[in-house]
Amino acid sequence: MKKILILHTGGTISMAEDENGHVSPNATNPMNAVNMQFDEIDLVTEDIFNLPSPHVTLTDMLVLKNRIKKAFISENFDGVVITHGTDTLEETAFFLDTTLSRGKPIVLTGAMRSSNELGTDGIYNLLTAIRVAADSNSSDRGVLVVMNDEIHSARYVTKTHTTNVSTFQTPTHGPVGLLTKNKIIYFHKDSENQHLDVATVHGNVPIVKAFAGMTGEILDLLDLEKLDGIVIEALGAGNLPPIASQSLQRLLDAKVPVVLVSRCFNGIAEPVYSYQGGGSQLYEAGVMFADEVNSQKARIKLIIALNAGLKNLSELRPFLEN
Ligand SMILES: NC(=O)C[C@H](N)C(=O)O
Repeated sequence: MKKILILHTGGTISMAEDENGHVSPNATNPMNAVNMQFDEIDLVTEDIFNLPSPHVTLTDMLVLKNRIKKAFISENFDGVVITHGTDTLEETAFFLDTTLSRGKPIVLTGAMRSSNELGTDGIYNLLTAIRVAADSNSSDRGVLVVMNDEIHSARYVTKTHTTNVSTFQTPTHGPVGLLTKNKIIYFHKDSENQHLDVATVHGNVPIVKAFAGMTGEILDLLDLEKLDGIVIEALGAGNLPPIASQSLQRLLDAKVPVVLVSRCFNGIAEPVYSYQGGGSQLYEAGVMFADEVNSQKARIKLIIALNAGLKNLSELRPFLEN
């Protein structure tokens, strides 16, 4: 018998639509009324939060991480399933993947259609997430996201569509596995995300997106006193318009950690171009290239690094660029 803990955090999976088509949280979670029974799985359910995922903070992620640690260390659970709103699901999944070491399965799922909508995907996604969490083959794969019969790694998965039930995708190389009616099939195992546990999640780290003709205005507005780091969504392989790159120098001179990712949906940023604002110039100036993650995950990674006590470029760069 496998013992699986289900942690409900809120999101559309636990919401309902009213007669006007407006979707909002319920006082009681409709997922708890679903009678899910498996011969070989013992389920324990807990409503840890009831939050739309745009309300989820890094502090909530920390609470979740500590709850999962307790479940594995002192409560003998074999796996954990987390239901979560889809808007920030990838951020929570990535936070857990970075702060918890690999081992027993941790699986996140959600829904694109609320509990009383036609074709609701919540119950089915929860069912498949439980199957994945109870499967011994799911261990040591890092945190997984299960939606629409696909299994994705927290490190790479991202929400790609506003409403479609197949919204979660891994742009670089597709899902790590899939579910059929009777089987769970893994195609490959993703490399391990470097792990760093934290007890706090302080820090002001905004994300700034680059665009054609970008000047330094947005960067110049940033108050150095209130800034712990910044993530830049740069152009293409990792480049910035020249004036913006000049303004970035003010932050670098003040030793503000600057992390760069590409605004491209697919691929990774690399220091290639040496023209003004080009990636190799930025790299030389001390910009860190967080490849293989998007901006929202790079931000979480930098906050984790800072809270784990990593300081200056020589300590931060190997972690951020891993
Ligand atoms: N499908 C969803 O769960 C979206 C919802 N706005 C949430 O993230 O809470």
